Amino acid sequence: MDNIILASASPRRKELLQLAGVSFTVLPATGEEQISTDIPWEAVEQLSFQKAQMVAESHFWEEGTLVIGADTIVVYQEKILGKPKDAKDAVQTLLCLQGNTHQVYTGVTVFKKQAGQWLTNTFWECTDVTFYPVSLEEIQAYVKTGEPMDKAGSYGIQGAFGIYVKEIKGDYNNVIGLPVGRLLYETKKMGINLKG
Ligand SMILES: Cc1cn([C@H]2C[C@H](O)[C@@H](COP(=O)(O)OP(=O)(O)OP(=O)(O)O)O2)c(=O)[nH]c1=O
Repeated sequence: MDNIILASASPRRKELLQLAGVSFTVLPATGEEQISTDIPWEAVEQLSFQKAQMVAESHFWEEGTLVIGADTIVVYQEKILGKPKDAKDAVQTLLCLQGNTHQVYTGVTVFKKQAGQWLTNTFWECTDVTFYPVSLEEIQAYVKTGEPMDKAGSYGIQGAFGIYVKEIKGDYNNVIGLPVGRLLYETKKMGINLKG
């Protein structure tokens, strides 16, 4: 594949795709996405679809072009948690998540230009993450670093909050924002070799 576009501003998604040995260009979606559901897997599918669609349809791409969009949310007791509004919100969120198990959903959509049309494939992955109990002081100190502010659920498992993880069930890369293994598998099924 010679024209792969990652429709994301997330440095983590870029790193994960690079690690997988894929050559691509980054072109983040700029518009606002909207969801019409509170079912987590449907929400991330819709959001990832809209991100990929915005980039795919804003250009007249050549045949064979592939656009990848993704979206990550955290779900605790069936409530969808996105990025925190402010530091206070981040502290509140982490107080809920500590000592408990929550789900991280990432939806991914692939758009491929083929025979003049856009073919699409959307899928999602869910990972269960359990934290040890974490004190208010530890949470406040973490939030002060600023790390939670651009992350769903107000933490980065790959960052300083990772030390509180007791158990993880599912794909770790899915928590960071891109289930690369699943992406390679799904594109293979579409007859595409992302690394080729
Ligand atoms: C739970 C968790 C989320 N995150 C990140 C992944 C995503 O970047 C972010 C969720 O926000 P998203 O809206 O999914 O993505 P984004 O705004 O960063 O980038 P774009 O929309 O342009 O693709 O939270 C981590 O990095 N580590 C974690 O442990």
